[in-house]
Amino acid sequence: MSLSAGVPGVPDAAVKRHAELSREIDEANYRYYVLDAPTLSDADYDRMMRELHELEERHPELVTPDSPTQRVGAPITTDFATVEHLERMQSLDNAMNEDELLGWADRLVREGVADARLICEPKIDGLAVALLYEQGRLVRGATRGDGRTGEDITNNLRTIAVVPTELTGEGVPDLLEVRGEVYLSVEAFQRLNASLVEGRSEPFANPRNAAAGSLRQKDPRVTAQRPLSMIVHGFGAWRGGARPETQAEAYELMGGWGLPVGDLYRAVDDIAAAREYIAYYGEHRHDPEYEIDGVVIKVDQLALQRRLGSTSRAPRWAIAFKYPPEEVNTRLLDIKVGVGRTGRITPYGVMEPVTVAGSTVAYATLHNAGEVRRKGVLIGDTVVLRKAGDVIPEIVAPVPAMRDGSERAFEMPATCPECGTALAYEKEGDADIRCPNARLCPGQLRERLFFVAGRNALDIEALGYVGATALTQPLEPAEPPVRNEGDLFHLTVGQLLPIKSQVREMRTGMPKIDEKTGEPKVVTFFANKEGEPKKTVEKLFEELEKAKQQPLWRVLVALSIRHVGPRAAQELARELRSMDAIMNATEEELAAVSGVGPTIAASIRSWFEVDWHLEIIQKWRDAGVRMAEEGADTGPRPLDGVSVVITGSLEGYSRDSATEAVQELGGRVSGAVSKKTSFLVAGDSPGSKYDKAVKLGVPVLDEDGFRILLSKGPDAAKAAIPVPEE
Ligand SMILES: NC(=O)c1ccc[n+]([C@@H]2O[C@H](COP(=O)([O-])OP(=O)(O)OC[C@H]3O[C@@H](n4cnc5c(N)ncnc54)[C@H](O)[C@@H]3O)[C@@H](O)[C@H]2O)c1
Ligand SMILES: [Zn+2]
Repeated sequence: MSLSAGVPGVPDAAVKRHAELSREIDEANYRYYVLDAPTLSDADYDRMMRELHELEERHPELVTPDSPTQRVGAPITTDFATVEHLERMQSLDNAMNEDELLGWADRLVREGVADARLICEPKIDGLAVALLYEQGRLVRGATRGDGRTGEDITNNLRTIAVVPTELTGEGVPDLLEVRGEVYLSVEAFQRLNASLVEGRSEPFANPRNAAAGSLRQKDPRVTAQRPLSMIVHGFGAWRGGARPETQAEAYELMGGWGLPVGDLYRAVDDIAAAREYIAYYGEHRHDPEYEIDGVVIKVDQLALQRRLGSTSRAPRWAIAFKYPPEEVNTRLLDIKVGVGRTGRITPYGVMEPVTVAGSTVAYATLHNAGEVRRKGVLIGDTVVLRKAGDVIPEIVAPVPAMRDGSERAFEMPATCPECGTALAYEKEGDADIRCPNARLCPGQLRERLFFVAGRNALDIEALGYVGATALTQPLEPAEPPVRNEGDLFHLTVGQLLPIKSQVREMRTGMPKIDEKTGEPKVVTFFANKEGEPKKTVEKLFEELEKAKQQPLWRVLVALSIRHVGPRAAQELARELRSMDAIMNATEEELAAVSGVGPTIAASIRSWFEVDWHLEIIQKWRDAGVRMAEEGADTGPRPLDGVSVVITGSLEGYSRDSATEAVQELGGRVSGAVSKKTSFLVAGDSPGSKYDKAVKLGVPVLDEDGFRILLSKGPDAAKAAIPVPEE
């Protein structure tokens, strides 16, 4: 073979690496396009492809027509009949960053196309198909295949609800080759995987592969059960009928004939506007129901598209801007469990550390034992790990093809990882198993204390996860200064200074490892090297003083009563007005509070029956923590019976402070506009709530009107609403 003979002018090492990469990419293509079961992540695949491109740039002699860089998809080797596309289906060139995008725009100009308008579209991560319509009737549907020849999947495509079997309306062409992306929504993907695992079939790695696997079923009845959808993003042969001049016009025409055209595309004037579109979807990547892995920018004018033409692989008139990958493959080394503030035991994956979306991930959540089962992951599996935005890293699916038989199933431990108490279900049929040792379990206490300081509760900025760990489970001294939440407001500087503590990983409670020593990380959190208090100490005491003045509802939330979140706490504080009233209320009285209901009422009642819970209340009361609404029972309640919805951003108020201001005057703040809403307070850029209020005739106040409502009451506020001029 030519390999052993070498390639003249190219170093042997480069020839060898080129052959190796080509082989691996071919293999990956086969697994991805034919089996719908990749073993590589897209990120790893793209990296190999990049390396191959770079090799070929340095040594153009290596470029042959069968190099993976010159081809589309994979050769067809399936059970489906093959069909020839009328016009080639291509791939897209990628831009991985702004420079590459601008490089593409410059090339357009160099090719003599200076007046291009651009059309921007989400890059849907599904699979490309072609639908052939003759005289408006769907006669054939095919996969992209290698671009020239695809698989005949007409009957499968017919099962997709949004695919019309007949085009109707004015100007339907005699012949039309429609191209689009078939996809499965993220939600449908998760449901499908869970049902596959239950039926002992292998789950799919991601929605794209699930869509491809579902569509390429030999039996269309299986396809019909999968909620596939499709969005049109192009066309091939187009004979007769109406003639569009731009891509956007083509979409409008096709949409008019009943084809599923997306509604997120935008035609823009220049590359600067296209960059804004890219930035927008970078921030809103998860708004659409389908996965997107980038944005496609196309020259809008069809005449210019024709002038630019294409390479063997991709059109020159389009470019795919790719967002950074959110998924990588790594090994699941172990599954451990952590304990939450209400004793709930949560399994999490210990991963071989990988970098994804800019950070190193070593742990991933698995929510509960049911989730581990539904996902079908085994300890030792190679798994698809996903880190999207600020969301906690998550295990999506195993890669079953990588198993070697040494993997084992997760078993829920019998005892609490932090205190050794036997775990138990609270009631039969519960999804979550718990550590019942609420009082003394150091893990639960740490999590509760961290929660007390959190934004939804008393908002004590100086007390984070490390501080909560230090106060509840120090290495030294033996006795922790905080044995339960009651101690928090009775701390002394003398107690804090000697504390040495481990640093733990938030959400799992796992000790963090010092990268230099390989040992668990230990800190003196409150004292400096000389043993004097750090700045944190002063700050902590200042903030504890402030925390005592927080409104009653925040105090209620801070107690970690199960099911009592900010909403329920606000309603309780508004209606019952003091801790004593809540403590003394019967279950029926509690359940009668709006937004409270029987489950929460029962939970509150049983919380107040526990001795050490009452001690917490007593200790907080002694320390001066607020135990009643301001002006409870005495002050006037000018907003009694007034319900307010707040939308948009106000200049002088945060959402919380606006809510509190209304509640302190006896008013009620709710989330949705209804006929019963007294006022909508609309700040800058209000959304659909504004439209709804106008429709229902609910009076709308601007920020000035809101101030009048607070200072002079509802009648004055209504009177101050400007009357629109006739
Ligand atoms: N993990 C693996 O082992 C493996 C193997 C092979 C391929 N891949 C993945 O597939 C990619 C290559 O696939 P490709 O050749 O289909 O290229 P591509 O997915 O990068 O881009 C081309 C495709 O984008 C699709 N598309 C989505 N929205 C579109 C829109 N609005 N307009 C036009 N087209 C749109 C079309 O189907 C088109 O064929 C790789 O970058 C990699 O991410 C992964
Ligand atoms: Zn425990």
